[in-house]
Formats: sequence, C-alpha cells, structure tokens
Amino acid sequence: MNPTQTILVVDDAEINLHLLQGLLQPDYRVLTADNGTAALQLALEQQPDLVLLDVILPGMDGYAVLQRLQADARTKHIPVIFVTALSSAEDEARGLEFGAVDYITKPLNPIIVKARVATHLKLERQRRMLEALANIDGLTELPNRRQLDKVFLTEWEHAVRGGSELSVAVIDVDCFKQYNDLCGHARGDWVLRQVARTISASLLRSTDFAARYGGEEFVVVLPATPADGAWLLMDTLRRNIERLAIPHPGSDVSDFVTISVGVAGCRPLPQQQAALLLQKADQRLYHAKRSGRNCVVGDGLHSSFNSSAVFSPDLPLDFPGL
Ligand SMILES: Nc1nc2c(ncn2[C@@H]2O[C@H](COP(=O)(O)OP(=O)(O)OP(=O)(O)O)[C@@H](O)[C@H]2O)c(=O)[nH]1
Repeated sequence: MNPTQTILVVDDAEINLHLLQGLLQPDYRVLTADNGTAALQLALEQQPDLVLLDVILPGMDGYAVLQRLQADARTKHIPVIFVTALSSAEDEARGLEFGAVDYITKPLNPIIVKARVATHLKLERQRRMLEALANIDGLTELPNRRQLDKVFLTEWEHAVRGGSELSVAVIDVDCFKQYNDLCGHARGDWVLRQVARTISASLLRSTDFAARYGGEEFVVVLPATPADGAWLLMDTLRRNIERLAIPHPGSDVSDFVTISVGVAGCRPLPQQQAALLLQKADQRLYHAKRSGRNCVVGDGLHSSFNSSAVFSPDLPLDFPGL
C-alpha cells in the first residue's frame, strides 16, 4: 500500500468513476473528474502521479486532454493511461502514439487494472527518484548547479512578473587549497559538508535557496529580498561559519575556517539577463578575496554596519541596469 501516491481518474460515466475509485482507493489517493477541463485543473493543482483517462469525453476528448497535459511544463511529466471502450488495434496504437504510457480497454478487468497501475506508479517513483538524484550534489546533499540554474531562472522570471527584488550571493571557502593540502581531502570534504549545513541553517525563509555551485563555492538565491537585507543575512552566515571554530592551519586570514561572500541584488526588468546578476555577485566575491577574505561585499553605502564586512565602492565591473 502506498497512500502517498495520487491517481487522477477521468471518466464521464459515474459508474466507471465509482468502479475505479473502489478498486484503487484502498491503496492510493484517488481524485476524480468527469470532463477534460476539470481534469486539467486537477492535474495542475494536485500533481497526481498517474492519470487514468477516458478517450471519449464530452467537449474536450481524451486525446486533447493528453495533448494539453504534454504541452504544459508543469504537467508534461505525468504519465497517462488511456482507459477506453475503443478496443481496436488501431485505436490502441493511436493512443500510444499520442504519448499514453499504456492502454486499458473496457470492460475493465480489475486484476489487470490494478497490476498495470502498480507497474506505472513504480516506474513513476523511480523516475522521480532519478530526477531528484540528478539535481542533488552527492557530497553536501544540497541542490547542485543544474538545479540552481532552473531555480534561479524561475525566481528571476517570478520577480520580473511581480516587480519584486531578488538577491543572490556567491560564497567561497577561504584558502581551501591550503586546507586540503594540510588536513587532507577527506577532512576537506567534511568541511564542505559543515559549510553546506550552516548555509542551510542560516537561511530563514522557505523560499530561500542554496546550492553547491561547484568545488568549494556555493550560491544562495534570495527571492523578495533587497540587496542590503541579503548582505545582512550573508554577514550572519559568515559569522556562523566562523563560530563553527573549525581549525584551519593554512589560512591567511584566521585560525578557523572562514568564507568570503559576494552579494548582488536588483529589481529584475524584462530586458535584463538573469546571468548578469550572478556575474555581479561573483565579481564581488573576487573583490572580497582581494580585500582580505572573511568578509561580505555587497552594494555600496552600507559602511555604517559594525562588522568586518567590506562594501564595494563603485565597482568598475558594474553594468548598467542592475
Ligand atoms: N576536499 C575537497 N576539496 C575540493 C572539492 N572541490 C574543490 N576542492 C578544492 O578546493 C580548492 C580551491 O582552491 P582555490 O580555488 O585555489 O582557492 P582557495 O585555496 O580556497 O583560495 P581562495 O579562494 O583565494 O581563498 C582546490 O584545492 C580544490 O581541489 C571537494 O569536493 N572536496
């Protein structure tokens, strides 16, 4: 039994909805719709793991529903099984060509329905697991760069639409090469895991997002956050890392492991490129390294903050619009 998996059953005949519901309900969460429009809405909102779709429906038929599901990035991954009285080989071939993962003909045989549903839900679980693994960094278990690219672009577009601010920070462990050289790679890996955990623990909102960018670099995306707020958060993170008090025998800047951070924020506009914001944060990280490390460099004009943070004056690397 796997009640965590959801099946959407779409059929215009109430008797069929009841039959399938009765058959599947003990093992799965079952949603029902008696027309295509309601089915599309439920698929979008509830993200079922599988759709059992009748072909002949009033108004929009099953083929059209499947096409609409496949055309939307938010639903195109959901597997669809056609459940239909159209039982010729041509009908079945057509359904599979349209992109259905399977085809079940009426009258329904309960054992066959349950077995096929179980098979496709198992495949769906495996697909989701693989997708999750492909987006996770194995060492730190943070999202990886692949996932970062997706999330950053989504948040950028969201900020453009909503007219809200968006900040990003690039974080780099200081003198990490020396750490590896003196303490060993395995210990270096351990440090990266501690840094990743501290980054996650220092982020306050559910919408804040952290990823391992590669090597000893991490990136944080902070939706609805102005640059000065992002700077404050990153300076807290910097101090949290320092407070871990992990001895660093090869550091030029401290007895302990420290980080440098570059922060950039803006109110994104449609004509701007998202990548430039990240680039700006990266340039500020470079500035932080040049300024002595263990510091946060953000947008200027914040020099009254009482901390070791360094604020960039007008960076020559600035570009118009951000
Ligand atoms: N242990 C470990 N080390 C890594 C990993 N990825 C990258 N590194 C090491 O991180 C080090 C980064 O070195 P550099 O780019 O020279 O930078 P740095 O020594 O931190 O110097 P600054 O950034 O200027 O403070 C290299 O020695 C990489 O081998 C990893 O997954 N595990």
